[in-house]
Formats: sequence, C-alpha cells, structure tokens
Amino acid sequence: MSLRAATRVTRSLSGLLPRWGHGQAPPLLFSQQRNNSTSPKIRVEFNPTSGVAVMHMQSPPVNSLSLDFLTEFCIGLEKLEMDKGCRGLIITSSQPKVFSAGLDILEMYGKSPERCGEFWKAVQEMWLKLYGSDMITIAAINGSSPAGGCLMALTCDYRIMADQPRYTIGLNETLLGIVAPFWFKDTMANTVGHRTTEMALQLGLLYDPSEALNVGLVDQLVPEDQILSAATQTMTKWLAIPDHARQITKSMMRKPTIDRLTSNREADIQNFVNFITKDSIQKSLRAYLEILKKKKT
Ligand SMILES: CCCCCCCCCCC/C=C/C(=O)SCCNC(=O)CCNC(=O)[C@H](O)C(C)(C)COP(=O)(O)OP(=O)(O)OC[C@H]1O[C@@H](n2cnc3c(N)ncnc32)[C@H](O)[C@@H]1OP(=O)(O)O
Repeated sequence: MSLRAATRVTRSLSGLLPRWGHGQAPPLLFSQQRNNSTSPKIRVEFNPTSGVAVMHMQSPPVNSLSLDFLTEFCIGLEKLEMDKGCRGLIITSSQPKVFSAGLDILEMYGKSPERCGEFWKAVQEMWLKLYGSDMITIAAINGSSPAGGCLMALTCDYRIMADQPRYTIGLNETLLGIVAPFWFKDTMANTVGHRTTEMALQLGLLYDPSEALNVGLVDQLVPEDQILSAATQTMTKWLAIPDHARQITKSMMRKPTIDRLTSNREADIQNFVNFITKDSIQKSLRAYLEILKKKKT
C-alpha cells in the first residue's frame, strides 16, 4: 500500500486506538533511540579554491530532522557562514533514496511540552539561518523530500532534483493530520505562488520530479548520478555575480518573510507546543508512525 493510501486509513484506524491523557506519553511502541547515535549526522567538504562547501546529510535511515541533527546542522552552517572564504553551499544526502524525511516524528510524539519547545526552536533556527544565509545555497535533492525536507530544499536559492519518478517532494503535513506553520507556507508561496501553495498545502500534495518542475517547486531535473556535477555547474554561474549585490538582493526578497517569524518566535513556539501536545494530534502521529512501520510487513 502506498503511504498516501495508507494515510487515508489513518482516519478509520484512529477510532480503534486507545486514548491517553494530555501530555502523557502512550506506551512506547517505536524505537526512540534511533537518532541518538554519536556519529556525525553532517559531513562537510569545503574546497577553499572554489569557495564552495558540500554538506552531506548522513543520518540513517532517512535524515529525519531530530533535535541532534538540527543542532549539528546549524553549527555546521554557522561555521561556514563565518568563513569569509566560503561563498557557496550545496546540500545533499548520503542516504539512499531519501534527501530528508522531514521533521523527526519521534521528536513530536510522546514528548514533554518543554522538549517540544526546544525542538521547535531548533527547527526555527535551521530555517532562519538557511533562509537568511549570505552564501549561495543549492539543494541537490537526490531522494524523496517530504514536509520539513521539502522546507529545507525550498529554503535554498536553487533546487536540482534527481529525475527519478519514485522520488517525491512536497509539504504533505495535512496527510499526517498536522498543519504546515505560516513560515513553511510563506516559503512555499514565495517559490511557487499563492494558488499552487494553497492547493498543495490543503491536499498535502507530494509531487514527483516532473510535477515539481512544472509547478516551479524545483528548478532543474538531472539524472541522479549527475546531481553534484549539475549543482557545481550552477554554482559556478551564481559565483560569477558580485557577492554584495546578490546578497543585498536576496535579503531584500526574503527579509519580510524572515522578519515575520523573528518578531513572532515565542508565540510560534507556544502555538506549536499547544498544537502538537493535543490528544487528537498525538493520536494522528501515533497512527502515522504505525503506518510507517507496517509499510514494511
Ligand atoms: C493552528 C496552527 C498551528 C500550527 C502549529 C504547528 C503544527 C506542527 C507543524 C509540524 C510540521 C511538520 C513537518 C514534518 O516534517 S512532519 C514529518 C513528515 N514526514 C513524512 O511524512 C515522511 C514519512 N516518511 C516517508 O514517507 C518515508 O519514510 C520516506 C519516503 C522518507 C522513505 O521511505 P523508505 O521506504 O526509504 O523508508 P521507510 O518508510 O521504510 O522508513 C525507514 C525508517 O525511518 C522511519 N521514518 C521515516 N520517516 C520518518 C520521520 N519523518 N521521522 C521519524 N522516523 C521516520 C520509518 O518509521 C522507518 O523506521 P524503522 O526502520 O524503525 O521501521
């Protein structure tokens, strides 16, 4: 059964699920330890001659954005941002078939409000740092990229996707029974326009590469084995533009969107915590996690 079809089953499944109290973790059916490995989740290769860094996301199995992952990602990004020799960043995945599975659902399920708040602050931080980066940022999307993974790609300046029909990309939050926050929505609308975003977000659309190219969610499709060379070629074109002019232009385009979150950060964290710890939302997340598990059997 496809995930999309499986998700439709969530609604009928949810009536069968046991109830649990607000803020109280239901029995742990899922491995909560998976992302606690101490091996680096991000590998950065920096070429001082070209001034370009490649960030490889290498957090098995699916580069889900856990608190640890996001912390490491932001530290890596900050280091590159502070290095005046680094002008461009390519983000890609070392995991087969997946760019990033989006936010780690286990960070949102059965966690205390305090921990949820800490997690959300890290998600905000990742977006603020990447969307506001002075560097040229290119997402080399070599696998599926739902929800938060799609956000990460949208936050870059340019997106190249592997032309592999089984990969999908999109903000599919509604399929999980959750809602893409306003700054996810703004980032997508800034890229593909209001109408496409309105429809995609309500329906939780996941696009295959050709559809994604058609709506402008990605800028270019290439065979998977050429994704890094294509990203490097595009980077060379962007590097030819004087940094200060490009950076001021980028900031002019993105500042109003960034300011909207910056001036509402605490309220946004509170909204997230109130929303995600609701019994009904926890129930949807649990059902979704069970579907992801059952997909294999
Ligand atoms: C009033 C308004 C207020 C608004 C307030 C805010 C509201 C909340 C906003 C939250 C925004 C959320 C954003 C998100 O990103 S949610 C995450 C969405 N992600 C997904 O739906 C992706 C789910 N995964 C998949 O579709 C597939 O795994 C994928 C296509 C990525 C890869 O498929 P593949 O077949 O290769 O791998 P598996 O499905 O077998 O998965 C392997 C293992 O990984 C686990 N897994 C997958 N995705 C996640 C994830 N996102 N988090 C945690 N774990 C994940 C999966 O369960 C498998 O685990 P096991 O190996 O242990 O079985």
